[in-house]
Amino acid sequence: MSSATDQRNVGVGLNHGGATVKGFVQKACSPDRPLNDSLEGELQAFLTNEDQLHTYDDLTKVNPVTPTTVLKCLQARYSVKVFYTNAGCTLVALNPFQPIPDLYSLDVMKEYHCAPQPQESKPHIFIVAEEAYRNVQGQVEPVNQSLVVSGESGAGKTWTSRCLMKYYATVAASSSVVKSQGTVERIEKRVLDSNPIMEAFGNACTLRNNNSSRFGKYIQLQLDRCQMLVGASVQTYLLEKTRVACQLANERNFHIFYQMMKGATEEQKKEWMMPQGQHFAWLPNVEKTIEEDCFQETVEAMVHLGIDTERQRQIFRILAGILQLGNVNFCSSADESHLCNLEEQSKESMQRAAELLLVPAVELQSCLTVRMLKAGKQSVLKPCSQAECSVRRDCLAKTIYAQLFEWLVTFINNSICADQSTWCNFIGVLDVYGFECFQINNLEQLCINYANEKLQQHFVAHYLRAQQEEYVSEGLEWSFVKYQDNQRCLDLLEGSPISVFSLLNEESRLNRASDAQTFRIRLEKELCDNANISWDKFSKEPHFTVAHYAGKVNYQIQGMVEKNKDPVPPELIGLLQKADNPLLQQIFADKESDNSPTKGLSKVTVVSKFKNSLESLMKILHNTTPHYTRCIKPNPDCKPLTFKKEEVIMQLEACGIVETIHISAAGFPIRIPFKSFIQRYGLIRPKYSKLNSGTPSVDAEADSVDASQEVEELLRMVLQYQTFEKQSSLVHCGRTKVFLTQLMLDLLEGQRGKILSQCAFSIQCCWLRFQRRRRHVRQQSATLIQAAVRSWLVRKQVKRWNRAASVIQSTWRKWTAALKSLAEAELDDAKDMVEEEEIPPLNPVIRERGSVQLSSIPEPVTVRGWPMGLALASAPSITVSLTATGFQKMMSVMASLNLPSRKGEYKVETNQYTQGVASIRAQPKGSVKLHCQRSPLLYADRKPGKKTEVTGFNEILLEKTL
Ligand SMILES: Nc1ncnc2c1ncn2[C@@H]1O[C@H](COP(=O)(O)OP(=O)(O)OP(=O)(O)O)[C@@H](O)[C@H]1O
Repeated sequence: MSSATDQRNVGVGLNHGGATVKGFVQKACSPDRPLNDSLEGELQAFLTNEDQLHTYDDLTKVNPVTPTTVLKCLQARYSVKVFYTNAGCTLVALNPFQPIPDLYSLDVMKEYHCAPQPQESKPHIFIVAEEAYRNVQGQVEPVNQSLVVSGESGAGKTWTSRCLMKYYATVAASSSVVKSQGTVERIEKRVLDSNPIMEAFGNACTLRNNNSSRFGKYIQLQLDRCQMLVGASVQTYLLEKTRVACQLANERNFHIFYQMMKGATEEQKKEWMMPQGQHFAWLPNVEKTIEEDCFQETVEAMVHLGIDTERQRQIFRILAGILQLGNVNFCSSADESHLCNLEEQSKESMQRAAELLLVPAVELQSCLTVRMLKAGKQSVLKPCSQAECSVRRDCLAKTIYAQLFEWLVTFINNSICADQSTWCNFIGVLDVYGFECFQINNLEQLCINYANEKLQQHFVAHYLRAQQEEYVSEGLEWSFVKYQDNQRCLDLLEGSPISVFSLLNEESRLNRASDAQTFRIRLEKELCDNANISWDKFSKEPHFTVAHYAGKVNYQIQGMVEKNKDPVPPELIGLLQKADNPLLQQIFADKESDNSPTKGLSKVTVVSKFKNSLESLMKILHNTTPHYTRCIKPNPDCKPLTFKKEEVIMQLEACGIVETIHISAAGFPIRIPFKSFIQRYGLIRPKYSKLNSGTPSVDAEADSVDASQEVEELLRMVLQYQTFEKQSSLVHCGRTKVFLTQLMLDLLEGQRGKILSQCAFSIQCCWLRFQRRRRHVRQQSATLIQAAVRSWLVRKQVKRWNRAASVIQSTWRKWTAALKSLAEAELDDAKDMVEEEEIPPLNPVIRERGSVQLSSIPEPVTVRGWPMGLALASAPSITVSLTATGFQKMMSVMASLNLPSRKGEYKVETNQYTQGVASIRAQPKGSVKLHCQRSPLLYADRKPGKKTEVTGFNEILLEKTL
């Protein structure tokens, strides 16, 4: 490691544990110390037990903690195919460089998700994921979480980020669906589908990694109140756009170009003017096939995210246009006043590029070969030199690609981002490009390594420095552990007023031709005081060397200032704005050249833009609870299951893993102020929290003492079954805060959860009881109401019936009386008429089913004679041949009398065949008997009525036979 790296060593020494603060003993630690005899002995003793080395799940249990013991343990675990190891607050992930079956399966996810104490399971990236997820539920400030995945290029950061996203997409899967451009998808699927698109457009095959991310990303997974994934957003950092037009030997361009070449159909290739076997200058190593060359997967992901076929066509045409631009070369011009012509074989490529981008070919060529100079309000056109033409061509391609990438990221965000009101917490996953050190390094590597420095600083500041400083201020006995602070390196790069970046920006903003050698001299003069920068005096190439936390890197100065300016000629922007390709129009609609030479000192340089975006990232990280995962690349050749000690030890040292283990072994990563602690865990005690009573004491110190006593009491309750040593290794009370290990936090959360579920159970019981009672009361009331209504209805009905009955009775009585009197009157009249030889009026016969009582008939009626039927029916036996007999006779009697012929209800008797019907009896309730003495009944089918005239009826005798 660089000697220039600042070695913070505040009170180096050992704390062998005896410190007892408020009843809890701080765990003994064994930080770095000179390798004396006893340590050498310990080391030997530890290493002789080789068979056991792979069993160390947590490197804090290794004793002594030295780079060698840590390395040996990791190697032993790697050899038995165990790839994850805890190193205190960080997780070390070794890259197996081959898929391991069942290491990331659904069952494994569920196992970790459902584990009551995931920390007690075997180390895994899913434990980190689950811890963060539970922290969000725990609501201990800061609630939002960040998963920082770091490591060098090819160490497995992107893989790990993908695993984390898959984990959350599984365990936090919600039922929410999103719609866009006519497609409806589950949100988790969309979030996962953003990966293949971004990797296709932002990753490339490099010397160190076949799938190297050429941009940084911070993915924010948005969770709702129920901890369900409802959306996500992606923030990207500095795409390495120079790769579009310039690739190092044995490296490739972005994956998407190769995917198009290899995966498109013949028809598509025809449309994109990419005939089989055509050579593209910007597609080197096309013969190398890697698993990321999967066009179909990218297209499917595009469809799922809502990029329709037409949009895809526009995107691929633009990409094909860029490839054609790469084949455009210029001849040198005769002199400065002449335009550079195209090389003969480039003319077709220029034509094709123009066709694919849908811009006029003449204008495209003129934009690439003629520069517009502004002098005040006047503009002058000046032919470009051959080199300038090439730069402008590259610039056009880079600008288009970078803007297309930006558009894609915005599209993805629109497609997966949830409405602000629907989510309340988030878990962020940070995957930035790893530390890079090539033979030739330029501005891209400077930015990438600067980003890694910033992340390391965050780790140092958050974990190594702040944590130790806090132990001291909180009154814990603590001996500082040495750690490498990269602050001086950061001061060198970004400090104020003078730093590499400030000088670079100054040089870029001054509108003068940049000379690499002059700039090197400037750097040397201004920054010679900083031990992190050096120069090789004998090197011919102007350069500077920076001692990063991960190693020294030589940066070439040539071209750096120009790259920092990143000028885009306004003519190019104007041309793209006029393009007939709707996507190009949209992308460049409101763009103006940021870095036009006219902007002077206000110019936004690459470095200043990148610095600003990293600053905002750091702000997010500071406001979230970080979880670190250190990915380690076990060999430089990406060979499966090959462990190179030298390679690994360099990475372990670079990320300060040994110091981290020391501090973690002795420290308590979770710190919660007393008040928050009591607020959250006070319910564990039956009669809890004076602080919660809401009467703040005037004396803050007394308050703090009270709170600390209360906290201690509470902790004692939770830890009552633990040994004293165990207690002290789990928790510690400071002056204002409680210091906890993750295990203790889980214990507390477990207790809290238990009590909450008891409370929930009680509430549920009460609620159920209340509901039961309410239901019972309601039922009773309903019964009462029903009974009342029914009795009212019955009473009403009975009243109606009574009224009806009395009406019927009185009518009946009236009618029977009328009939009776009529009958009597008829009988009287008949007698009189017999005497006087006159035909009496006919009395109508009553047709009634029940028994009929004919009583007195008040008015006399006229009897006229017999109806024909009756006359025939009652004809003498001598006329039998002419009339009916037996049953027929009876039927005709009944028909004549209009009596219903119902079987069994009436009985008709003819007792005097010579005289006619003798009687008709209703059965069984009663019968009507009609007695005819001398003549058949005339008009016997008539109803009795006041106005009826009855004649011809000699004698009717009606009697009630009940
Ligand atoms: N856990 C794993 N299991 C199997 N293979 C893995 C694992 N992690 C990484 N790899 C392999 O290592 C390769 C490199 O990993 P990855 O792309 O994640 O590296 P990186 O750290 O993101 O690199 P860069 O910084 O260049 O983007 C992957 O393509 C994959 O083949």
